[in-house]
Amino acid sequence: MHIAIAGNIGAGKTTLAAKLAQHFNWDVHLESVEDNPYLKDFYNDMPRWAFHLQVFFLNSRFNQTQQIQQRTKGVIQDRTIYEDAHIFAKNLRSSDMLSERDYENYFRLYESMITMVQPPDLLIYLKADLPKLITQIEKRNRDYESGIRLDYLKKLNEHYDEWIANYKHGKVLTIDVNNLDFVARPEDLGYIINKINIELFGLF
Ligand SMILES: Nc1ncnc2c1ncn2[C@@H]1O[C@H](COP(=O)(O)OP(=O)(O)O)[C@@H](O)[C@H]1O
Ligand SMILES: Nc1ncnc2c1ncn2[C@H]1C[C@H](O)[C@@H](COP(=O)(O)O)O1
Repeated sequence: MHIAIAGNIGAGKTTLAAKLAQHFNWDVHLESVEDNPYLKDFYNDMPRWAFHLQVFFLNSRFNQTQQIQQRTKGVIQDRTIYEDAHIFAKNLRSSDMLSERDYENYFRLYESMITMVQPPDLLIYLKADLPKLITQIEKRNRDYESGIRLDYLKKLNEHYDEWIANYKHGKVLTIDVNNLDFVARPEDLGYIINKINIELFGLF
């Protein structure tokens, strides 16, 4: 079984991934953040580092999907390769922070890779409005994210809404997390686990 968790920056993907992995006794595959050689530079100067960062994430996410495809037990994945291309790279292009030439080059590489990627059995989309994202980004307190602009998060949310409405790779569970606190309230975590059980195993 392979569950992937999608959602904007600060939506709660990593936190939920850890909790689900513990509940189901499955492995968790996180994204490359602390060891990412471009992320800090990217936040200081997006047009300068956009292409480098996208190629780094694409390669690291592709390697992760190859590992997941060889799994021997259930796995929870924190963010998908689809989001790199259809959310982040697309947004950088539409904001003119990635040139048409670099975007085309990137997207052709993505299309070659995606033929070798198996979709998750279930995609969980954590949907959060800006106030929730901002509160949680502040709570996490990564120094290089302190200057994230509101309109950057807003545009990413718009890309997420469009992408999820057109997602055709398999089952999707959209969870509105605006009023959920699965850190402090076990019943909120139980609510999500219950929905997963229904979606994947037909259990009530
Ligand atoms: N539903 C939630 N309720 C309360 N706090 C949350 C919730 N989801 C995430 N958090 C907190 O918000 C911060 C960011 O969450 P994180 O899981 O790192 O988000 P993401 O991986 O989507 O960027 C963390 O400090 C986490 O503990
Ligand atoms: N493909 C990406 N392009 C730009 N930035 C990205 C991409 N994937 C992840 N990120 C950033 C967003 C956050 O600052 C960190 C970690 O993501 P998070 O949603 O907090 O788990 O990397």
